[in-house]
Amino acid sequence: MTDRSDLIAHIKDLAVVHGRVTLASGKEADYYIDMRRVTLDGAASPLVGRVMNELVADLDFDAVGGLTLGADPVATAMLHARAAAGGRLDAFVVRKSAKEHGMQRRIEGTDVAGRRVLVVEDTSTTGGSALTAVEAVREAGGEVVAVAVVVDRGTGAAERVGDAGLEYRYAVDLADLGLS
Ligand SMILES: O=P(O)(O)OC[C@H]1O[C@H](OP(=O)(O)OP(=O)(O)O)[C@H](O)[C@@H]1O
Ligand SMILES: O=C(O)c1cc(=O)[nH]c(=O)[nH]1
Repeated sequence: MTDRSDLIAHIKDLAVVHGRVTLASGKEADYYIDMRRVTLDGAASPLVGRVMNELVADLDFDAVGGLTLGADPVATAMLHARAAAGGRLDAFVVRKSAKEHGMQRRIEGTDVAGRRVLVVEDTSTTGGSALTAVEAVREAGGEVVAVAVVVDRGTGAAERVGDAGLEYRYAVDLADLGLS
């Protein structure tokens, strides 16, 4: 079994929920992929880190993050996988709105200014959440090299991220999960 096939098995087992749901975009769907059940699972999280690092191994970046909450465990899994392989990757979290006390930051964690950054997501439907993170990173002076997601739902995220001039990659699609 490869890391990717093992990850797909975990997603099918833990995350795919059939039933009518309302998504972040307000759209309706017949299934939900509850990726937090995977990205916060002790066996699956290391797979997420390795599979996602492999997906973007040819890209040059040294910081990774995205819009909280779905992106957070993906970014930290990548950080830990890179460290386990003897490398270094810093992570950041884009808040949905700037914190109103303390340091009043929109982006927590490593400073992205002047750095090459990968924006990640656990799953993308419209790509709106990923693009919100892209905008926040750009406002903070970071250069986004690409958007990478664990599961792509095949519902326009690739096109929308592409229209924003960015490369879009995903590790797993609906066919992999038997949902297409
Ligand atoms: O591509 P999109 O149309 O933006 O949809 C995907 C987003 O929806 C989910 O998060 P959600 O908004 O439910 O919030 P959460 O991460 O805080 O749980 C998921 O983690 C993505 O961030
Ligand atoms: O579009 C979403 O909100 C969404 C879809 C999905 O399958 N999983 C998820 O966490 N969010």
